[in-house]
Amino acid sequence: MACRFGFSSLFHQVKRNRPFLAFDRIKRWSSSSSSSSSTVFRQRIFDLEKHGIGGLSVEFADLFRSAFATRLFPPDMTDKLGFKHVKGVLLHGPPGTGKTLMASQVGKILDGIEPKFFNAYDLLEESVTVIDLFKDAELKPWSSKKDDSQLHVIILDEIDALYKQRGLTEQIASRIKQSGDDDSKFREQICDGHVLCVRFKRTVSRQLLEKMDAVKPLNNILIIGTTNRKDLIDLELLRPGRFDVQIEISLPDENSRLQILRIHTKNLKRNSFLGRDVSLSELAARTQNYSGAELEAVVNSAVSCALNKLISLHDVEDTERLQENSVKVTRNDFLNAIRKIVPASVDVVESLRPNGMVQGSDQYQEPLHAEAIYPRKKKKNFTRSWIFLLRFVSEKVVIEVLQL
Ligand SMILES: Nc1ncnc2c1ncn2[C@@H]1O[C@H](COP(=O)(O)OP(=O)(O)OP(=O)(O)O)[C@@H](O)[C@H]1O
Repeated sequence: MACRFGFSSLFHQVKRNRPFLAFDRIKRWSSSSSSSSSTVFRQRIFDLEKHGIGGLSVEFADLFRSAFATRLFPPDMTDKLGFKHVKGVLLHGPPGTGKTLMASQVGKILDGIEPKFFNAYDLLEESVTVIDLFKDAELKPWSSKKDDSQLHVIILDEIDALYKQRGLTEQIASRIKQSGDDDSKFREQICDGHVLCVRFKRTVSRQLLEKMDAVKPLNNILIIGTTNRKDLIDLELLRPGRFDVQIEISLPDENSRLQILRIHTKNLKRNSFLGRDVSLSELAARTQNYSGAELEAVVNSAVSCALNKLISLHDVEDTERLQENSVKVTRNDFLNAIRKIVPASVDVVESLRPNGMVQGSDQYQEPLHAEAIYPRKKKKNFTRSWIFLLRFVSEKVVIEVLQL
């Protein structure tokens, strides 16, 4: 049955190395008339790299499998089954790994209405309201068409701004209030303002959850939230029926980095600005722990290096005489850029180091590395084997005695 809808082939074809998604049969299955049979995906083969997305084919496949596969089944069948489609997907992972990029490209894959894009701060700053988010999906004729209406995808970037765990901000406010007594009136005012903001935020986030719960009969809404702080998000948001599908977008592996570098050097290559000595595979190997955004920054920085060289060669006033074809971004420019741009993940580890959280100060390093861990483990095993041997021998002795 699954083959009929083409999703089994989607699961098998998607490998991290492949920069495309393939949908075998893209028509929504119809049990009655052909009129309700509509396509879900725009193309049979969707080339992610062509759309500027590197190394996220597995995550995309996950997203489509969990959020869209069930929408290929006829609505009356899902109705009979009492099946509820996924209403919320949370994309989470380190900053700059392409969560927003991925969410914004969903519309290009789907054959439907362009997704609406919002930032959670838009809601907090009151430039949009929760009602605005759902307005289109609730408008006729969609609401009257129920399951046959096209899917409305709402993207809510930085959703953690709305759903940070409740206690956190209030605890901070009360702690500020209690600390010290100078300027206490001013401090109190700040804290009260802060608490008011928190209350407003809670009202907005409640409204959104209520809307999500209320859209049940429409079944034509999917909210994609993105965050790089899933650890701070209130569990009520992740409850089943809300954002119950969570997809992690992690740092790219070597192959994904190669795809991302190819994407961001495409123009350089097309216009012959890329030096012959540049090997993207080598750069991909050298950029472990770099996010997609950081790889883009490396390319930018390499270009800026190449341009700076030209400016220093010519008179600054004489830039008009610069020939376009004299611009070459070389391997050295890329290596300089890699040296300059330190990946944030490494930066975080480095920032912890002086506080002793990673390596510890000198006096603790020695026992931690050499003595403390390994021999203790060894001793434990040694003791354990003695206990085991003694137990074995004593059991043998008891058996022998009993047999006597
Ligand atoms: N996988 C990728 N393929 C190609 N480009 C990427 C990729 N990931 C990131 N980039 C580049 O980095 C830019 C920033 O990425 P994006 O905003 O999607 O990251 P994010 O994960 O949403 O970050 P944050 O959590 O900080 O919002 C993108 O516009 C794109 O140019």
